[in-house]
Amino acid sequence: MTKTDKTSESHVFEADVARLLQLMVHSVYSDRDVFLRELISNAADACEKLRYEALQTPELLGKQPEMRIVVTADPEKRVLTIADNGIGMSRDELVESLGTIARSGTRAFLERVEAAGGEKSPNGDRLIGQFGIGFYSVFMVADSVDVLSRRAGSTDAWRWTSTGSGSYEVAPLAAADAPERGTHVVLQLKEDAGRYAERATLERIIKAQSGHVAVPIAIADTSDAEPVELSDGSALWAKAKAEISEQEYTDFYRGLSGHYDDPALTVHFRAEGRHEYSALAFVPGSRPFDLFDPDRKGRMKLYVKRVFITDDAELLPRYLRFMRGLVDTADLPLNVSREMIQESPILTSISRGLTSRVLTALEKLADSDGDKFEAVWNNFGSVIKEGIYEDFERQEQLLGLARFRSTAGEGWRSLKDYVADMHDKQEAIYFLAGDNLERLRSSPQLEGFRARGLEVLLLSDPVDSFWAATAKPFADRPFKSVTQGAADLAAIPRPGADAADETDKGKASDTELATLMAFAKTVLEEKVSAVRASDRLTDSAVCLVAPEGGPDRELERILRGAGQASTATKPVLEINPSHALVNALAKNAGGQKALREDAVRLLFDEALVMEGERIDDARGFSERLARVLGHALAGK
Ligand SMILES: Nc1ncnc2c1ncn2[C@@H]1O[C@H](COP(=O)(O)OP(=O)(O)OP(=O)(O)O)[C@@H](O)[C@H]1O
Repeated sequence: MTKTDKTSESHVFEADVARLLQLMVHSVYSDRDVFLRELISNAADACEKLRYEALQTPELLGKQPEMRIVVTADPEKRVLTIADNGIGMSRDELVESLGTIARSGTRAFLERVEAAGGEKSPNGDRLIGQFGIGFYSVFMVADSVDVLSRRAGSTDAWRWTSTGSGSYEVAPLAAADAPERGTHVVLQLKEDAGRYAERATLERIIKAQSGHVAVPIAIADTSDAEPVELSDGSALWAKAKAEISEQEYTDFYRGLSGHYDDPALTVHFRAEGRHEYSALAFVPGSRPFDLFDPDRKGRMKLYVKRVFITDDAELLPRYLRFMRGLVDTADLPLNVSREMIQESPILTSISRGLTSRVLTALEKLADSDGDKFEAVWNNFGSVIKEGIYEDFERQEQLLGLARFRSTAGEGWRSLKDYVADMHDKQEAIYFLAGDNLERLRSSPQLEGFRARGLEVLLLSDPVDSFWAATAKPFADRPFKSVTQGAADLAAIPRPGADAADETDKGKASDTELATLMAFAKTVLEEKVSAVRASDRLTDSAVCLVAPEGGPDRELERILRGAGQASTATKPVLEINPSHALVNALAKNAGGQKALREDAVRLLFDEALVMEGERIDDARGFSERLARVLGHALAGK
């Protein structure tokens, strides 16, 4: 608070609000109409909150049992009012709600808009659309805003006023000027926003954006004696599917999510078995910016007999947290507390039913429209995969749904595709995990698999290492990391390999190779657990793999990064017995020992670099490189 007198207090906006307002006031956001949806959505939320509180305290409803939103336009004065008779706000709530931002991820959002080039860049614009800009969007169209509010059941009323520049005022409001209950948001529109005080414009926008809000909306202008109803507040989800058009679903989704994209998939059904409920759920068309925010909760609303109860109930598992929608049931008692609802076995059972329906709908989409499903997978696949290890019961189903990048090409592959194309002697589903798809594609560990035409899944999401380490076999085929244990590739012939090996004149004998490996083991004693000849290399000289039974290298890297594994397991150094460099080194057993030692250490460093790791001893590396190159160039 910066100033106080007897009637009015001036407050400075919280820093993040000031940044958001700056964004709004200067925004060239392509669709300013959305401010109206934000205000109507807030008004409807306020009505739903009152409905809920009135279950416990019916007196709160007083003489107005029906909830209602009325939009009034005064084109002459360019004034627009959105009035609701919902829960209203006390003085403290006004300060709390309209002076700060409670939403998690706001700072991250603001940083992303700024990084995308600010609100005037197309990317910034898109991000703003994704965020659901809330109350502060009024400053896109208004020079000043008054919020007149009286909390249900209270005798006090308050006026909040701001021009959106740095500060706002809060003052007590005389009973005669105050709403009987609820909130009136009064906008003095900017000169270029006068059309928002025209009735025809308002009607069109409200019907398009807010036609399915669960509270009736009426419109009035200064010449009207009585407001005229625009929408009756009936619940879309209670209607039969056949009566609802795709556009109506889209409008409803947009109203519900505050996003402006089209849903990628709509799941609407009425369950009538053990429990009765209706569910309407959407897979969003784009990825919300806070999908990986650890504080992000699910976004499914729970209604009981059309009364909104909470949007905090766990109606879907975490790995479906991107879904938006609602469940309306008659099976829960209305007067139960939110906390008890959360623990209700009925809710658990509804959640199971809903989860199955959502997964089945995704499976159907995958079968009927591969491109559309792949778009869903691009956005949410990395989240759905969390379910592979979190939801053991549905693991097989989720694995079936999953799509992967692989060495078979650039596109997505399903495990069904993979298994169908397996080599007849191949026993496992091979995968390579890492943090970068391009680096995975060029990994030396893949060479022997590629040479034998064996497909390897390329897993580049952090979540992959976790499920891949624990997943049950899929179609009786276990998962196996290509960087773990011996590759067992000897049983599968490599087309054309023998001929190449035979003609290789510079090839060292088995004894020479064995001597080299023993030497390398002594030199690298501290760093590797074993040195052995490799099945998996064809072009590269060396690679590192995890010992049999040890954790996959990528999983270990992630655990170490997260501080959950302190010491690294020593890897196995595999060397390629057909590589010219390896053979030359093996045949040079009588050469300078120091130089051979340098060469072995350089090979180890090379294997690290190929994995995207850093070389610990950079100075030692460059000295060794200089010595070996100097020696080679001098022709010694
Ligand atoms: N008409 C209203 N009646 C009562 N409270 C309101 C009203 N309008 C806004 N509020 C309060 O102000 C808060 C901030 O509103 P704002 O639209 O910025 O965000 P939100 O509604 O919480 O989030 P979102 O827009 O993402 O749904 C609301 O959560 C609510 O508590």
